[in-house]
Amino acid sequence: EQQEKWVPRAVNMEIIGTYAQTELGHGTFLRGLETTATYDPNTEEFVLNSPTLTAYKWWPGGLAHTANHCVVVAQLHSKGVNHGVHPFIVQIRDEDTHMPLPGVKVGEIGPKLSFSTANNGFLGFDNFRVPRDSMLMKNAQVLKDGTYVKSRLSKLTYGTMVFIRVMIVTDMAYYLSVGATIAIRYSAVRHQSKPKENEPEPQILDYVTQQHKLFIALASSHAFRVTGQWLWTTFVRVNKALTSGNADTLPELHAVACCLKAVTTRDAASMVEACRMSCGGHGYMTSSYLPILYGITTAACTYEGENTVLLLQTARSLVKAWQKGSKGKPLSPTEAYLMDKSPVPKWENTLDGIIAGFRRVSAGKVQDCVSKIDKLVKMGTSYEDAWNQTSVRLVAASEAHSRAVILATFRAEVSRAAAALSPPLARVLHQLVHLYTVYWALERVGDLLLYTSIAERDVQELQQQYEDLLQKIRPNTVGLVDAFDLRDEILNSTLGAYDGRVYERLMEEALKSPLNAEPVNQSFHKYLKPFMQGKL
Ligand SMILES: CCCCCCCC(=O)SCCNC(=O)CCNC(=O)[C@H](O)C(C)(C)COP(=O)(O)OP(=O)(O)OC[C@H]1O[C@@H](n2cnc3c(N)ncnc32)[C@H](O)[C@@H]1OP(=O)(O)O
Ligand SMILES: Cc1cc2nc3c(=O)[nH]c(=O)nc-3n(C[C@H](O)[C@H](O)[C@H](O)COP(=O)(O)OP(=O)(O)OC[C@H]3O[C@@H](n4cnc5c(N)ncnc54)[C@H](O)[C@@H]3O)c2cc1C
Repeated sequence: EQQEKWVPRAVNMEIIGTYAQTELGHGTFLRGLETTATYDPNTEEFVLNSPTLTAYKWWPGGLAHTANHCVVVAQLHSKGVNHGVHPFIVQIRDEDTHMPLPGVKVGEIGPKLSFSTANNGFLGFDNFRVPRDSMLMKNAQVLKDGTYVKSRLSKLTYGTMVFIRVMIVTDMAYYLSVGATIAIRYSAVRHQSKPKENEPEPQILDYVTQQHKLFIALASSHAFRVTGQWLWTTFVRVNKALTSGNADTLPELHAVACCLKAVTTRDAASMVEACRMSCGGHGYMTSSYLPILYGITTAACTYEGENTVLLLQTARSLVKAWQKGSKGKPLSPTEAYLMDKSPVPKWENTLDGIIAGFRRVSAGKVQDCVSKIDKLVKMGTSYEDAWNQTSVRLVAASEAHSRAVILATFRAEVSRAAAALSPPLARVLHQLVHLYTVYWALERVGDLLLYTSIAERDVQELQQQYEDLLQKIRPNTVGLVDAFDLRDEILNSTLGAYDGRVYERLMEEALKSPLNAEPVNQSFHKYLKPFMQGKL
């Protein structure tokens, strides 16, 4: 009924909404949110209130001037009992005048690192009354007399966040395709230095260091697209089960969505930054779009669950799985490898060998965390303090788990799809899978040395494999980014346009600057000249 009331209006843009959960004082710890929604059975309304400054909603995108409604997450009070955080759909502005409604204080939070077009806002309530059916009652309800009906699963309140985290993995694949396209096309156009005196300056794309900076971004875009598709299919399956009341697979989805969101956003931000730096000074131009793209990707490390916090959520699941598995209980498919108690096999420099190696690293790290926590607790430390003292290792275990999931998914999905592809295309995609896998083996060689039987000669061989792959991929690099088929209007970049007219575009953009409107800027007469004449 509520969906019938609100969904059509949202779909045809009669109402423009945002998700107002984060407050000035709390973004991570949701149970600490301060906005209250107190039920008044006499009028069958909820009274929304922001009791403190830190209770003000802060950050929601579009809240400052665009949204006229929002989903507000507030502590629900009824009959004197606080039932915890629940979502409410609330009109905050008049639908004709767009004026904030009485009792609503709303505004813009100010300049940010990027997303300058999203008017992120603040929102405070001063005993603002909304009808009872503002409470989104799919999971929990409040009856007319104020009786609270518990949700069959309290965690469903957090469902929106799982959905967005699942989508973010695919978002990162897209952002990396943009960054790789801009930087690789520019690297094909840019000629610089003279390693061979009697030859023209080479394309910077022929420097192996440039390939090392850029090809992993290209491979990661495909890895995250494929992993994002797998995660979405998992989400749809779990959601279908939830609709029929079965929540058994929700914890696994939550755990894998947390670590994949954290790892893909961190990788995307650092790889987009590498794309920017690989374009030298021109990569620092706003007109290249790379600084804006960095601002967008680095924000994703914070929003929808700060990365460390999410990695610790997955670590919580891995530790629980280890304890469950140790009692012989079955584990979820993504965590089942934790119980592989077989002896560490002879290292193999193959994709399967590396993937198995990352699983060993993750299992070994989880086991180390459990041992450290157990040891601290036995010495009288509280579990919470033992957890905190082990948390650096717990984050590392989560990352290793996430990498094992991405490596295995990327390899399996490309192998499955390859059968339907032309041999040359299949070969190039396999090269990207191979590059991605060997790149991360070399990045985490310390962990592999600790938890697997990899030897020095294996590492030397992997390094050579990696460099051979850079050489093999080089001839197809521009074709691979062209295959993303990103229009110039979408790339919005002087460096990444399809026609490669980089220098003309840089100059065209520069001349659009208002500072080039006249040969002598007014600042000369107002400040420089008086200063030079000692009059300032
Ligand atoms: C293009 C730009 C788009 C930008 C969009 C950005 C929009 C936003 O940022 S919206 C705001 C996003 N905010 C967040 O993500 C907040 C993150 N914080 C949280 O999710 C929670 O506070 C959290 C999980 C860290 C801790 O919550 P808390 O209630 O203390 O949970 P915790 O005690 O750790 O766990 C309780 C149980 O709930 C489970 N759980 C927690 N979250 C979830 C979830 N989302 N789904 C399912 N289960 C969950 C835990 O696994 C745990 O289960 P168990 O007890 O069986 O182990
Ligand atoms: C661009 C952008 C858009 C956003 N859009 C929205 C939106 O539309 N709607 C909305 O509701 N919110 C939005 N947010 C807010 C966002 O969800 C929060 O900023 C995010 O959840 C992090 O919470 P916080 O800012 O309180 O950081 P904090 O949680 O205060 O984090 C600060 C530091 O504390 C650490 N920390 C916190 N808790 C723990 C812990 N338990 N263990 C270890 N370390 C911990 C974190 O790791 C971090 O290093 C947006 C944010 C940004 C940047």
